[in-house]
Amino acid sequence: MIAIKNILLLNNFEEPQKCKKSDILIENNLITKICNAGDLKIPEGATIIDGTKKAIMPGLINTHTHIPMTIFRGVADDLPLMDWLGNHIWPLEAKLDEEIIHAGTMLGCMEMIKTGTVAFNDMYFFTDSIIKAVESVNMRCTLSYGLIDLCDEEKRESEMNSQKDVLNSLEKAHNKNELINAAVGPHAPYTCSAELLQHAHDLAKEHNVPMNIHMNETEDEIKQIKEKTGLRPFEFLNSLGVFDDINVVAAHCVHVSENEMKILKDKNIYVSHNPLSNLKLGSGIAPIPTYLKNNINVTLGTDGCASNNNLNLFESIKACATIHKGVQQDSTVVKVSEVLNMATKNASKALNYNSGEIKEGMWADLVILDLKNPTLIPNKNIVSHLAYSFNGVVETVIINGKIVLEDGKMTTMDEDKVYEKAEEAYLNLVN
Ligand SMILES: C[C@H]1O[C@@H](n2cnc3c(N)ncnc32)[C@H](O)[C@@H]1O
Ligand SMILES: [Zn+2]
Repeated sequence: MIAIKNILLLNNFEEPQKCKKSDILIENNLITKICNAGDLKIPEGATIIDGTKKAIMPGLINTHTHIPMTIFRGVADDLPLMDWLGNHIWPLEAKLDEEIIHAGTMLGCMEMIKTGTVAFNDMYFFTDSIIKAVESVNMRCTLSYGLIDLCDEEKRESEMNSQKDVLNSLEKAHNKNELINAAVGPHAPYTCSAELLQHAHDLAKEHNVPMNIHMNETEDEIKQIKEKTGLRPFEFLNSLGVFDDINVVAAHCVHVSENEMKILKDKNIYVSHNPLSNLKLGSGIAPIPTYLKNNINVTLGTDGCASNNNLNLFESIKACATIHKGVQQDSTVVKVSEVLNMATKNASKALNYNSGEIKEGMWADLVILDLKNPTLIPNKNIVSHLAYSFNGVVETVIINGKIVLEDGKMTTMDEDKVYEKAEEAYLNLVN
């Protein structure tokens, strides 16, 4: 049990003036009581957190990551997507092993938690090793294995087998630990055959899990699909039934035609907007204001650390809240509340979570900020600061009712050991 006393509750991004000092009770993994500051009867045995000069917000949810890629930080800068992937990232990924993956995941989880992220939606390889790390950290995640067959029949067969094993592992892990969730992750239309895409869809439907896929990141890949199929990527996948009756989280969606926009809307597809990765790889800028106007669900992601190069979602929040104003030459588009909802409430919906807001009955996935932080002063318009000024350094993080970061220190890992293992993993990767 955790009782948080006298804390500024940031639970209303639309009407920040209504955010007020409150007491909160957490029992097991849930928020069970929220009341006016001073009104909570503290149960015996509760851990008490004094919230004076502090604020509490829903933990952020990062909807597009390749978490073990923290080890790739800085290895291949300033290249376009296809060159970056084909000539730099994939050759290095051929050298991955369980230890590198574990080390990268631990470092990634630490970075996310220290910058206010409580959950992430990932696509990568060596899923068992990721599960092991995430379980030890006590972080929430949705994990998918990145399916790639490059239209090779033999490879397809082996990918389908791997996928079966990974889903089994994930379902076993979920039964043991509810923080671990499964998804299927066909990498992209340009790396997967139609058969593999359909197979992934059928599995997602059968197992009732989301699909995680890269869509329309660059003009190049769209041209490639158009030449091959006569259709644009969303049109092609829609014709295969890939979006039917499942939750799809489509990363990037930078270049989308009007007809594709209609598919996004009709199929209720969740966009994971990764503004910093799209800028760094020179891919372009997604038409977020148009998505919002069309009531398309937008969420936020960082992408992996080889294309961002960090996992601080507050940076993506600021990028999202500013870039589109510049592009449109209209400072009224993408409002503070809209961008904060992308990183919390919308993401929770995309991943079928019970979080993203601070309400009784919801998961206790919460972040506490020390208001004595230069980027949060004056302490008046904190909700605005979350979008525009906060440096992302948070004080305390609670995930599923458990304190994982306390006064800036991880409670579930030895930080120095994580740094050491990450350095070792880097050397093993590049040498
Ligand atoms: C799961 C697979 O996705 C790759 N990957 C990482 N970042 C991107 C991106 N922006 N676009 C496409 N693929 C990416 C990883 O390097 C891995 O090969
Ligand atoms: Zn990606």
